[in-house]
Amino acid sequence: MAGRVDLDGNPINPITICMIGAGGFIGSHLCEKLMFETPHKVLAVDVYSDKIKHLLEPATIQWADRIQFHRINIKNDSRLEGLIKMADLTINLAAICTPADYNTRPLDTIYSNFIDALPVVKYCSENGKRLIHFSTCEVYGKTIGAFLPKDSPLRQDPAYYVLKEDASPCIFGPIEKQRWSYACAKQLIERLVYAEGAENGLEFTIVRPFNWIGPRMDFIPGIDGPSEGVPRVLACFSNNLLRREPLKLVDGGESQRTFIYIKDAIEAVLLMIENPARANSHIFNVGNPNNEVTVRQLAEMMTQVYSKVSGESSIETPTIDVSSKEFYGEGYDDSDKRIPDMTIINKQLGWNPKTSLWDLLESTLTYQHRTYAEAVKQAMSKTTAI
Ligand SMILES: NC(=O)c1ccc[n+]([C@@H]2O[C@H](COP(=O)([O-])OP(=O)(O)OC[C@H]3O[C@@H](n4cnc5c(N)ncnc54)[C@H](O)[C@@H]3O)[C@@H](O)[C@H]2O)c1
Ligand SMILES: O=c1ccn([C@@H]2O[C@H](COP(=O)(O)OP(=O)(O)O[C@H]3OC[C@](O)(CO)[C@H]3O)[C@@H](O)[C@H]2O)c(=O)[nH]1
Repeated sequence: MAGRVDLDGNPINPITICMIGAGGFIGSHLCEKLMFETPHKVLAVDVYSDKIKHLLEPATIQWADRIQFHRINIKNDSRLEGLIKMADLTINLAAICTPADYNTRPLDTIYSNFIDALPVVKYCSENGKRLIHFSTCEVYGKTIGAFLPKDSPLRQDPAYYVLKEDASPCIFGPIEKQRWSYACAKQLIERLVYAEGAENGLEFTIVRPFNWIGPRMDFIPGIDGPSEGVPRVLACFSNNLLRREPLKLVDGGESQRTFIYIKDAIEAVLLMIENPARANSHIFNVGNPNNEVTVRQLAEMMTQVYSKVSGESSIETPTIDVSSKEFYGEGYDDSDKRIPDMTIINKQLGWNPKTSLWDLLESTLTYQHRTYAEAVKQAMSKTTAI
């Protein structure tokens, strides 16, 4: 850790970070990175701590003085401003960010992603503190290409689908498609953060993650989350594989995504933390444009990889089709394709993702199998016995 320097060769001084949403998927990996590889301190704020308990237990005394957990719901807790004042930098990760909630709990989604983030922006701005705010690739919504005829040659032209922070429009569906409640709330909070920067000098960075995946993402229904809960696709498909049931392809599994390994993405966030002069006032896409698949291809690859890491053969019918109405309910809609343009993050931070989709699925599904296979078997045998 000694002698660490930033991208311009200047020494990196230890700082205190107020991390809101530190107990979630991304927060847990960021806390690990900061504890294992840097001298920085973390004030970890969340309502849950299960995913970072290995960093908080007395056995990990090595960094006991560098991480403190504060069980706080930022909706209604006056301690928040004090923590932001104590820190040099605030990172806000807190949000409802599972698509199954966007159309079924649109009010909670809008409050969580816009209203609850307002005081965080305000306290940072008023107290002259730097803010890294987590937005989403969903602010781009649908691509321009999605509105072209299916056989239009323009659909092959990157100008119609590659998503650029400073050029691409944000294209959402109609209001009755409540799926877009999340994207719209995230877009408005981005605009507010940007305006605080422009009018009041807030030092900010906005991160737009493109489908970061890896261990500890969401939950396995009925094991460490509600039986009827619908997590994001990695956990949905992991759950199906663990239970030896077909993977459900929503509306034919035709939508396309680029997936990035959480550990690659966290490298990018650490560069932002430690290079404020290069990261401030920027919006960054963080994704892996080389890892594009349709959801159907993702299902096929996960089936193959899971078979390899578990030693179990795959089932006879590995996938089934399901309509979005059946799976998510009324008001669901989808982003067709998400390829991040990497020009800005490359220029400012020299960062590039490294891990292929196959490799990241291999390490992630090894983790899923080791963590959940036995618990799923037991839960299933109990259900059959009843
Ligand atoms: N994982 C991705 O690929 C991805 C993609 C796009 C955007 N994002 C954004 O990144 C951020 C983190 O995502 P994640 O995948 O880690 O999600 P996550 O759900 O695992 O983590 C969010 C954390 O915030 C906490 N939280 C929510 N509301 C809170 C409140 N009122 N008070 C205190 N804590 C609260 C939750 O308990 C949870 O631990 C979110 O803002 C999300 O919109 C993530
Ligand atoms: O069992 C399933 C679950 C999902 N799908 C389809 O997979 C696509 C991806 O779904 P998911 O990862 O759940 O979410 P999205 O990519 O649509 O949205 C996320 O992107 C970033 C973020 O902001 C935070 O993570 C969030 O909004 C999708 O097409 C589903 O329909 C499936 O076929 N089967």
